[in-house]
Amino acid sequence: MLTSLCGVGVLIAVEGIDGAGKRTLVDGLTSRWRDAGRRVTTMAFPRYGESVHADIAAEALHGSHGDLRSSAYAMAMLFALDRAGAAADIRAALAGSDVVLLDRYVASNAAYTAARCGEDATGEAVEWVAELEFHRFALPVPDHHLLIDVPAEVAMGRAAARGDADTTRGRDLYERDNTLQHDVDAVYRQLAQNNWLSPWWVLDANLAPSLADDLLTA
Ligand SMILES: Nc1ncnc2c1ncn2[C@@H]1O[C@H](COP(=O)(O)OP(=O)(O)O)[C@@H](O)[C@H]1O
Ligand SMILES: Cc1cn([C@H]2C[C@H](O)[C@@H](COP(=O)(O)OP(=O)(O)O)O2)c(=O)[nH]c1=O
Repeated sequence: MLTSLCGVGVLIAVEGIDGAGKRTLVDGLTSRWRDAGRRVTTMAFPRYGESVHADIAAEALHGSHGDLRSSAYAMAMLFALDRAGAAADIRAALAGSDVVLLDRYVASNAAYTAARCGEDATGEAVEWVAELEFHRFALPVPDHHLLIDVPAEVAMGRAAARGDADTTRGRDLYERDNTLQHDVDAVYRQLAQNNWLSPWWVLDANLAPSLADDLLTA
């Protein structure tokens, strides 16, 4: 069962490229599991408005801060520092919940940094992210990863439509880069195939009720 014997909740990271449907899946799982009586806590990364590192990363991806965005490792460091600042909150959430659902987590940094560096899931960037975030920053390793299986074209179309419909969510540099999105998608699929750090589930964002139940009993 998802509730562990020692009373610490299960940590689940939802991953996928921009527009894949992560927030939609997190919302669907949360309401389903809460209806089933589970205590569910959700968190989303980057923590815009809460973390100066997350805000600077977003500003850089929208054209500010000179050439900061041109460094894949500098951008990844900002996202990692955002998470490092949330480590205590994640641990507290785990202590008080059956499930902690994260909308993006360390695997986002692994996939985007590797893709930006032209590497695959076995390259130096993925290793560096794991060492930095799980060892140096001592962030908890997820018990499960959920990867949303959606064609990159579909996800990119949704991200574009969202940007057009909502001027406060104009697409950033990563969302406008179709090649990057394809490369990130490929790295994510390798991470899933290799069960990077924990079991990975590859799911449709149209959450099948049976799958949510399977996850609950996994
Ligand atoms: N399965 C789906 N079918 C159609 N549209 C979807 C689906 N999942 C998400 N969307 C829509 O696509 C957009 C991106 O979804 P969202 O969950 O915000 O993605 P992400 O968090 O991965 O960027 C939103 O406008 C959402 O309503
Ligand atoms: C959390 C995180 C995001 N990213 C990237 C993925 C996205 O392209 C971008 C912004 O995150 P995203 O979750 O897509 O935010 P938004 O609400 O602005 O769409 O940052 C990383 O490269 N590393 C990370 O650790």
